[in-house]
Amino acid sequence: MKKTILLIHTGGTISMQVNEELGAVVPNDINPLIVESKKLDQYANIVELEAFNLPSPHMTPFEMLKLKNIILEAISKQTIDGVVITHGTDTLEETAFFLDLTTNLDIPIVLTGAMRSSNELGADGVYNLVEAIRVAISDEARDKGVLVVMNDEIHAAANVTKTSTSICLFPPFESLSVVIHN
Ligand SMILES: NC(=O)C[C@H](N)C(=O)O
Repeated sequence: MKKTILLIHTGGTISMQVNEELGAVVPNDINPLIVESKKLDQYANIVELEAFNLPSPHMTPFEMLKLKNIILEAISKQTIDGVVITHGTDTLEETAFFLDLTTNLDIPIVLTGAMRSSNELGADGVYNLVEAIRVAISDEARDKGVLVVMNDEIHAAANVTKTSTSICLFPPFESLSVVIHN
């Protein structure tokens, strides 16, 4: 039976597009991830909501607490087998660590992001999102605390830090595991 995943968007490059006129990566009226999320139906029943559309340096403890409350409220109302949160990478580790410390759930909570926005060559957002969903539906991801999934790697929130603005690698800590492709 298909699992049900709560998918929460918060903003960041993964939810943005390059605006040629401005020469900048900016949010649009419609989050490009929401347009793409039909692709996720093959993996899970998706309950999708947009909590914010913020560049992640604008995430404060206020938004983090709100995110936690959104998760707790959703799981009190319906069966949710896992949670995936899309987030800007600059402060993804802070939100992941906050949720790790303040939620005590056995279902997977997985954060993901992107280094290239949705209309850039080599955009990695949808790829990372699919991987995050695949991890969130996995029984092996239960009871592991909050996880960060990007670039085929699965990291524990407690041990992850962004060390590069170009490719977003998460050394020096080894990843917990990797996502395998069939
Ligand atoms: N790759 C990213 O998402 C970086 C972006 N500045 C953010 O954190 O919102």
